[in-house]
Amino acid sequence: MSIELTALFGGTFDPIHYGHLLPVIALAKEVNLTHVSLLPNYIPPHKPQPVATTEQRLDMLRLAISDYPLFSIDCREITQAKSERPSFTIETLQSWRQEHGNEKNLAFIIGQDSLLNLPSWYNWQKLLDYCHLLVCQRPGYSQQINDPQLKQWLKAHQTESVDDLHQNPNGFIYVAHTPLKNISATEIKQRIQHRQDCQAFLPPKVWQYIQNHHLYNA
Ligand SMILES: Nc1ncnc2c1ncn2[C@@H]1O[C@H](COP(=O)(O)OP(=O)(O)OP(=O)(O)O)[C@@H](O)[C@H]1O
Ligand SMILES: O=C(O)c1ccc[n+]([C@@H]2O[C@H](COP(=O)([O-])O)[C@@H](O)[C@H]2O)c1
Repeated sequence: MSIELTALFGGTFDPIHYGHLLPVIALAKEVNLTHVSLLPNYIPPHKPQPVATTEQRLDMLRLAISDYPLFSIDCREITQAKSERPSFTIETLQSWRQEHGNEKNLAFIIGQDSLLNLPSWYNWQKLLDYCHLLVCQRPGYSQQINDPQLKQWLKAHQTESVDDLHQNPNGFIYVAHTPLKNISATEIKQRIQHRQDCQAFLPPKVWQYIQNHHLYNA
């Protein structure tokens, strides 16, 4: 029996860009996702505080998805933020399971750079107790895994079967064949500071918002 697979795509989204949107749209086709919830964090666990305010990042998400019905926004990391504690994914997944139960199929989407960094995440080996992981390719990040623990973990849980994702609530890692988009939020911010055009990297409404609000010194 195949039941619906819910997907969360966590990020700092400072700002959201086509490197987030286009690979995930392709991923949705590849693994048959009807819906993806963007999950903006409040305090990124492994990054400096975002430059844009939480409200500005949310505004940009709303504008970005206005032309893409695949996406919605899940604000739980913002609304459930406990003072200055980072948004740890495992805690978010626990909160999602408390709300939706253990039977529903849940996937968490990450890029290849996040996969390579996973051993530094809080309680990372427990993530698959709550969700599947769907990994999008990202240029500049090796597909070869060198960390022995991560390598072993991948070997134990990786699947190439889309059915595994739809027939189980959690527990599998699927590395997708998504298109490579050489775009990062860091590069966009640097380009803006150097007064370089960024139109090709962002939805037009997001680019307009950045300019109207002089964000990132635009
Ligand atoms: N170009 C891209 N291709 C594939 N995945 C991406 C890409 N950009 C971001 N991601 C993934 O999206 C998620 C959220 O990324 P994030 O919001 O931190 O953007 P970023 O561009 O990576 O930011 P920064 O430049 O600050 O690292 C992460 O899992 C990341 O791996
Ligand atoms: O739980 C953790 O320890 C953890 C460490 C680093 C990143 N994350 C989450 O991974 C997602 C992508 O992170 P980032 O830093 O690339 O925006 C986002 O939802 C983060 O909250 C989570």
